[in-house]
Amino acid sequence: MRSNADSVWLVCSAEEAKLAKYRAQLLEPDKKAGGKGEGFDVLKSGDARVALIGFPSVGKSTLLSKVTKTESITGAYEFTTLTAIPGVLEYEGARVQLLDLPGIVEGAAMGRGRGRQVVSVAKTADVIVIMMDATKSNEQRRLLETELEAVGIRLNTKAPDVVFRQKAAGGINATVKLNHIDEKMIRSILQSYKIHNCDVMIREDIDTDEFIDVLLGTRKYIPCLYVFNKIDSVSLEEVERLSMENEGRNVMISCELDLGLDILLERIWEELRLVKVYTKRRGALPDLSDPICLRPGATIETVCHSIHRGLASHFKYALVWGKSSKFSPQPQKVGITHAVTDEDVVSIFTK
Ligand SMILES: Nc1nc2c(ncn2[C@@H]2O[C@H](COP(=O)(O)OP(=O)(O)OP(=O)(O)O)[C@@H](O)[C@H]2O)c(=O)[nH]1
Ligand SMILES: [K+]
Ligand SMILES: [Mg+2]
Repeated sequence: MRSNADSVWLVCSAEEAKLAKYRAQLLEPDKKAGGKGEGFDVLKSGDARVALIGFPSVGKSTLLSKVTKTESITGAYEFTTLTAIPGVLEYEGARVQLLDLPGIVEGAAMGRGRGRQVVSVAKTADVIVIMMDATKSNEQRRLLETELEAVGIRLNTKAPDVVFRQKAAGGINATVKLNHIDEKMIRSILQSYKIHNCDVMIREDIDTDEFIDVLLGTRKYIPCLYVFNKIDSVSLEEVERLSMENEGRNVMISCELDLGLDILLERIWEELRLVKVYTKRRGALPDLSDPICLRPGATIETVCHSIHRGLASHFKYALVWGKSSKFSPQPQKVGITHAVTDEDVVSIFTK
């Protein structure tokens, strides 16, 4: 019979072995763990998702532990974090999921280690925070961007203004004014994807590649902030120099000294561009304590869905007060496709 001491030792070593294996997977290609490009299994929750992407040990877990109630283990060694750790940022009545992720290394998107899983999770984010170590070279940024681009993420660019409407019949109708691609080309691309009936409206001067991107829907256009941590360890001149670069997208912080964290949260909030809407019942004052937080582009229909599932099917009309009312400060009577803006007050009327 095995002694107690022995089994304790066995348990520890099995645990250690598992951790060592995970660590190795972060660096080595592994078909099972990272090859297929599946993300980590973390349910989306809250009003939006922000993903922390960076090389090992730049301070991602330290940041999560500082700004949310979740404790993510930190350490002076690489690959302390082995999976996705969600925390919640509470900001102006919104609840935003902040995801701490394992560090990635060059070649991550090609399946090097679990990097592929990490960048796949980034693809589901509403805002990406690329985190860097201010004491290291700025080369970090380009490498990280390359990894994200390799899985189809386009940082800080808007999706081209193209509208497709597939139909049962009627052929291809294209409304385009382009320099880099003509109507004939558009027809032949659509036909090569076996689309024979569709209306296309292109309101921007795009090229062939961009057209295919939109057609396949494979690209994700995600805003990104570049956060330099550990500014306690670099000179003031260096901090100033970095903060001037990159059109206001560089944010300088020190998790250790609690520097710049408020500014970072404010900048994340700006990039999320969440639309806060208050609901109001007939004859009552609007409920200002409990806003509905919606993604950019929200309409009255989105408001209905977030109140309850069946509401849209009983919708008759809505009244809106606020910037989206063309009679502001008076309310406007609107239909279900009306786009709402931040701070609108909405009353829904049903059949
Ligand atoms: N000087 C300094 N050190 C910091 C700061 N923030 C974090 N660190 C240290 O950096 C090391 C790495 O921090 P982590 O939070 O574990 O880094 P990580 O990016 O989560 O690392 P992985 O999970 O391994 O990818 C730890 O030793 C932290 O104490 C900071 O603002 N200044
Ligand atoms: K670490
Ligand atoms: Mg970590």
